[in-house]
Amino acid sequence: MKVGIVGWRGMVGSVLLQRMVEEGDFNIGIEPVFFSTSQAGQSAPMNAGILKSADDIEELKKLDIIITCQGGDYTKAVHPELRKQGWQGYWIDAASTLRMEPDAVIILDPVNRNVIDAALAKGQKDFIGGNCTVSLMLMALGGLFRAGLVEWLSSMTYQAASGAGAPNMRELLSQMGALHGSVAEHLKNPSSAILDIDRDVTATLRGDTLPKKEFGFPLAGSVLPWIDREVEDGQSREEWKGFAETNKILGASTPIPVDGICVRVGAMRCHSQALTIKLNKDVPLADIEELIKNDNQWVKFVPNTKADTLADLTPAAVSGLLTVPIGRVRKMKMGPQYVQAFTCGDQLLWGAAEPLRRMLRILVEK
Ligand SMILES: NC(=O)C1=CN([C@@H]2O[C@H](COP(=O)(O)OP(=O)(O)OC[C@H]3O[C@@H](n4cnc5c(N)ncnc54)[C@H](OP(=O)(O)O)[C@@H]3O)[C@@H](O)[C@H]2O)C=CC1
Ligand SMILES: N[C@@H](CC(=O)OP(=O)(O)O)C(=O)O
Repeated sequence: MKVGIVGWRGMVGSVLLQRMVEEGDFNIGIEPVFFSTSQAGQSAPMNAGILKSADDIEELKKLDIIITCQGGDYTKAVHPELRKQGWQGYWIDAASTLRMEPDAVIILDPVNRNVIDAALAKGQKDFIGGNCTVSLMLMALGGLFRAGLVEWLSSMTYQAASGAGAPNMRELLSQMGALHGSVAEHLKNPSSAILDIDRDVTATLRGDTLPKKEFGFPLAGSVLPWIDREVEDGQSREEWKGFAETNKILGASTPIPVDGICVRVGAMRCHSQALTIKLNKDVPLADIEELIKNDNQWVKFVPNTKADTLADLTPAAVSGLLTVPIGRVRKMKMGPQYVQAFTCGDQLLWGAAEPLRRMLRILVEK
């Protein structure tokens, strides 16, 4: 099969390539063809010849599968044109553009392989990776959804800078450096007054010298409780995706309410979420834990102790790993049907690249 790879130079695309190499995805009988919007004619990676232009519809039409991490604008420009010209290949995409299209499937095969298989059987061709927060929540809580136990769910998120892009990750670090720099002299003196340090940090946060071109606001030393644009009902688009995408991924005939506030925090590439779950019946805590633990090979149940939580349930512990830990699981004071949990996962892996490479394998090996 000829597989076109677009967007491989970017942050998500680089993680995708790295994972494809690690898993031997280039050795399953595919012929990779690499594309770029800016570097056509230069050498392609993996000794795969010369980069082709990602805007060249004639070249793209020759492919059996296109896998793209190039972004939503690229999808908007190229996908309809290819389909208009009769291209019948499979389109695998990280961007959100096509997710809610009726003919598109949101892919997260450890959770919705049944939905993917049904779509393949019907001849559907567009397979789109889900929103990172939604995918990570479902990887962690798949067991409860699969058992049909979730009446509703509220997710309060702590989302990393990487979700906003590579320049934002750099800016977060620059902001951290600028804040440190603004009080470096004070910090050298162990007897300097903490309120003086705090005053100078606050002045830097509010002043003009802090780098904030990408985020527009300080993230280091602060949090940003709004991600993406405004939609209806006072929700952000990131929050809107929680309900829309969760239910589409699950193929739910009766939609499960999912709502909450999405917040950007100063983590690098791991999104965390505090979850409140209303079960539709009282289930013993031990059974809940078993359902969560046994759902898929990546979920890792973290016992609800301080030591286990702080060792295993943080961005620092999870960054770069496919494991999706979930912990802090306990019944809440609201009643026996209310369960709390906290989960954390690498948003560039299960949140972006991993579902795409696994979809490629499903298509090639089917
Ligand atoms: N960031 C995230 O967390 C997530 C992103 N996505 C989706 O993936 C898309 C891509 O995101 P992301 O990977 O963060 O985007 P990047 O900005 O890192 O990369 C996108 C493209 O920018 C071009 N580019 C220009 N200059 C450079 C450079 N110096 N280094 C690398 N690439 C460069 C490359 O295309 P070319 O070779 O054509 O010049 C590259 O493919 C997003 O738009 C979104 O739709 C989905 C889930 C999560
Ligand atoms: N919006 C996400 C990242 C992302 O790219 O999401 P989506 O794939 O739904 O556009 C974040 O900021 O963390």
